[in-house]
Order: sequence, then C-alpha cells, then structure tokens
Amino acid sequence: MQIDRLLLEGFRNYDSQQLTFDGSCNVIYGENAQGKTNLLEAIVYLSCGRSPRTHADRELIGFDRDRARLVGHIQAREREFETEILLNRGRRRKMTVNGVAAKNGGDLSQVLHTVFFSPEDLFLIREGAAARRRFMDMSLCQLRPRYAEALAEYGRLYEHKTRILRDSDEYPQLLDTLPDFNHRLCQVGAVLISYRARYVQALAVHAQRAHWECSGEREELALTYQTVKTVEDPLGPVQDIAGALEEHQARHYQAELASRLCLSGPHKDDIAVTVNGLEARHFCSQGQVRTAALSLKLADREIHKNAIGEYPVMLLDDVLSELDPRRQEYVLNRIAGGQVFITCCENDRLDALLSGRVYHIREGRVL
Ligand SMILES: Nc1ncnc2c1ncn2[C@@H]1O[C@H](COP(=O)(O)OP(=O)(O)OP(=O)(O)O)[C@@H](O)[C@H]1O
Repeated sequence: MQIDRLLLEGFRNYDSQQLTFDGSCNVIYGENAQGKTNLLEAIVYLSCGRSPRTHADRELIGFDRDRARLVGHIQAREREFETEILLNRGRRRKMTVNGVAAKNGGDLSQVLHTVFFSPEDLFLIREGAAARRRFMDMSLCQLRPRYAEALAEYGRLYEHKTRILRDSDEYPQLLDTLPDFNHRLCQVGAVLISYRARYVQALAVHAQRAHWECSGEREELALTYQTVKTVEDPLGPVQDIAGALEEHQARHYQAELASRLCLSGPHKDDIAVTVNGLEARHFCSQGQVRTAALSLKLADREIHKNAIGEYPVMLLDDVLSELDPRRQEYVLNRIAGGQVFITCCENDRLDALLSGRVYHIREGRVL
C-alpha cells in the first residue's frame, strides 16, 4: 500500500502543491513551522477523514481561504485509487473515492491505512486515558468501518444526553427522553467495547514483543483493556455487554442527575500499561516511556498488516530526534518493507540512515 501522488490546495499553509512520492522512504525536512507536519496530517486525513491534531475540520483550511482540496493517488490491493476531499467553510465536506461519494472516514479507510507517530505520542503512556482512547479510536476507525459508524453514533448520543442532563433543571420534561438515549448508548457502547477488547488483545501481544526486543530483552510490557466495571467479559457476546452496561447505568442514574454528567459508559475506557509489573504512567523512566509508546505504534502497524495483508503507510513526525541511536536503529529496521514518511529538521543524519527521496519544505512549498 502506498501513496504515489498528493495534491494540496488551500490545506493549512499549502497554497497549491503537487508531490510525487517514493514507494519506500520519503524524508521531509525543513526548519520549524514550514509545513512538514501539515503534509503528514494531510496523508492521515486522506486515510480516515480524521486529523491526528484536531477535531475541527475548519482549522485545516488555509487562513485566507474558503476551501481546501486534497487529492491522493493511492496503490492498494494491486489496484489504483484516487481519493479526493473538499473542505468548505460552513458547509459539509465532500469525499470521493474514484469519483464515488464516500459517506464517512470508514469508506476512505477501505483504500488507505496510515500509522502516525509524533512526539506527542511519547506521552501516550504518561497522559490520562483520553490519549489512549484516541489512539484506539484512530486505529479501529481505519480497521473496521462498523466501528467508525458506532463511534460517530455514540458521540452524537453522548452529546444529546449531556444536553438533556444539563438542561433538565429548566426543562424537566426532557428527562422523559433519557431512557431511550440510555438504551441506545448501551447498545452502541457494547459494540465499541467488543471491538476495543479484541484490538487491545492483539495489540498486547505485538507490543510486548516489540518492547522486549527494543529494551534488549530486559523489560516486559503488559497492556490490559479497562472498561465499565460491570462488564466482566468484554470479549463475550455483544448483547451480554449491553446488559452489563444497562446495569451500570441504572446504578449511576441518580449520580448522573445530581452531577449532570454522563458518568457511565465506554467514553471512560482506558488501556492499563505496565512495565515489569509497575504502572508505566507513574513509575517508568523517560526511556521506558519512549520504548513503550514506540512499541504501541509498531504493534498497531502489525495489526494493520495482518488485517489488510499489506503494511500501512507509516508516518514518523519528528520522532527520531527524540530517540537514542539504539532505538532509532530498531525503528528503522522494523519499519523496512512498507512506505514510510519521516520528517526532521536536519537531513544529514537521516541521509546516512536511509535511502529514499528527500523533500525540502519551506513555507508550505517543496523547494
Ligand atoms: N489553517 C492554516 N492556514 C494557514 N497556515 C496554517 C494553518 N494551520 C497551521 N498553519 C501554519 O502552518 C505552520 C506549521 O506547520 P507544521 O506544523 O507543519 O510545521 P512543521 O514544519 O512540522 O514544524 P516543526 O518542525 O516545528 O514541527 C505554522 O506556521 C502555522 O501557522
């Protein structure tokens, strides 16, 4: 799987730029704030309709523009595809694959998969649960179109329920609609839990191996999916999970009314990460955190490879400079085989490490 050509018009700081890429390694370098990350962001966006940096599509449109256009020529499953996205201020975006309308990001992911790794991901281990949920969601939305649909529906239901709880003092009749919302949240929430549990099960195996190798066979990384307490078996039948969610919700009904917050549901899920039995978030050194974050990303790449039979496009945003030479070498050896994009501020060291095409970016243009 690879992206051969990319056209950006009015996307972030790219006015109008056409790029042709190498099938193996592409090194993108330039000074700070020139558009290196924007370029990788565009490729991720073409793969799933979601930016790794923002939920707000309007932020992707150039400051002085009303619309942005992204076109990617992609090779996958021995076929060629053209994915196009049009973003308009104040209007719904339009997405097509080979001229056929794509209704959501899941349709784009039928064509292109990406794994994006940036310095912020080094905090995947240290930060709160939201970072790890976002990681699962980004990956699962690409892997499973049904997950993307369920996640979007869950988000809409969650917002409605939040508004009902918030406004119920002023309009008590709103509470009459709450049982319906709660029921649907449990049904859709159960689908999310079922997918997440399987994903983390696979992730744990690959990440454990990557961390073990990268740490010189000294450290054991373990991942455990954590969800709503009443769900005893997240790998069990979806209807059983939904039942367990209803039970948890009923127990928290009064507390939700009192706090006016959605307290029950998989929107609070997490992945517990331990290294040699110790909670990584609190007890890991900087180096261990880096190795663990890296292992999660490499594991994610393996899961995509197993699911689609081809390596996803790997995008490494400024991360090599954050890693010591041993880890750098480990990453570069492990990612050989698929198409890779690497951004960096200076190209000298990377030139020595990699063979591939080099792009110098300045002010949203390739020099
Ligand atoms: N919607 C937008 N329209 C125009 N320019 C934008 C928009 N969003 C961001 N920018 C500009 O893009 C630039 C940042 O680009 P990017 O994040 O790709 O930098 P970078 O080259 O990766 O830098 P660094 O090496 O510091 O990470 C900034 O100058 C920012 O002002």
